[in-house]
Amino acid sequence: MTEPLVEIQSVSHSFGPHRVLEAISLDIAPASYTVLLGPSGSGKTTLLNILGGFLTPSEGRVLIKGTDCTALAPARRPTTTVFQDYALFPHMTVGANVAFGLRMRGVGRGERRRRALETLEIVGLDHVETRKPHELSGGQRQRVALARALVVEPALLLLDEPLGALDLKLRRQMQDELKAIQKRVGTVFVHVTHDQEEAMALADLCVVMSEGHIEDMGPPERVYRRPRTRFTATFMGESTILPAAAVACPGLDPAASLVAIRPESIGLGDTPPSHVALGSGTVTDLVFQGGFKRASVADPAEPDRIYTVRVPVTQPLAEGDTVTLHCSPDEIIPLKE
Ligand SMILES: Nc1ncnc2c1ncn2[C@@H]1O[C@H](COP(=O)(O)OP(=O)(O)OP(=O)(O)O)[C@@H](O)[C@H]1O
Repeated sequence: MTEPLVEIQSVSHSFGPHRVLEAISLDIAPASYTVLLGPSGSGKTTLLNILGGFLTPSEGRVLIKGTDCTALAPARRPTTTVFQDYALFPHMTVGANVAFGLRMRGVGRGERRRRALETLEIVGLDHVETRKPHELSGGQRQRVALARALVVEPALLLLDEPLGALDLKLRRQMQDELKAIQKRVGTVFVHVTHDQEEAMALADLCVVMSEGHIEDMGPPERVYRRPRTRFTATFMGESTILPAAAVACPGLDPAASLVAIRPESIGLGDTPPSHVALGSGTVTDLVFQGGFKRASVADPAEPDRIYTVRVPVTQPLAEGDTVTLHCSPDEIIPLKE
């Protein structure tokens, strides 16, 4: 395996008596896009601040390119950060904002301008070099903030909810751009979000955090299709959670106490021979979601058991209908509690 660019070794952090990170260990490969995904308060920003040097962890070490950076100040480590509010200087032009970090590093005027323009070109904004931040749209400001962080050629670019201030459509568009820019420059990006769709769209490595620890990590497709814990199965997408004993699934890991089934894995109607029958129930809720409908099906024999099912819009179905449910055994995911 190639040497990791970043090694987070048993990092824990407390604010006073509150332990907010617990023994986080994580390797980040060169040229990769890592997303830290988790609900509010799970410790994502704290971990990002430790990577950026804004916080020194209570325990553990952070190595970047093999060098122990744990106690190094932000300006002394090969990292830059893009904050959610962009933190652009309002009185400076776009060009001056982008060149700022180079000026701080003593780079000469001509070289500064050349590199700032080159980086603005990467983010598609070389035509607004002379504008002030207030003359830009939200998406453009976000890209200027990105250019400002990239211009100093950091080994590691840290992004804290960088798309949080944008509307949904622009957010999705900027995700595509961020991914393309990261591929083009090859810098390691570490991006914090609580938006699971954003994580799936961007990440090479998706790190799911909960209450200060890593619940699960891996390529997003693996984490989505084979979540290891109940938390991940319900936080990253939706799942129906059932006791393992409730499904007669051949070959299921006997150590699993629970199973998860994704909404798109559940079929309605007669059980095909290769599938596992899941029982029957009443449609209690049906929500149109554009390309599909989302049905909730309650099992009258088990009042706590609600199946969430993704149904094609063309399938005739109404609230109050009784349906039988089935699933391929391959789509039944064994979970640790
Ligand atoms: N400076 C601080 N002093 C005390 N407690 C803090 C401080 N910063 C964060 N915390 C606490 O640490 C925990 C983790 O916070 P953190 O901001 O890392 O979570 P997060 O996952 O990034 O959440 P969000 O998505 O809301 O930003 C929370 O309980 C938070 O209240």
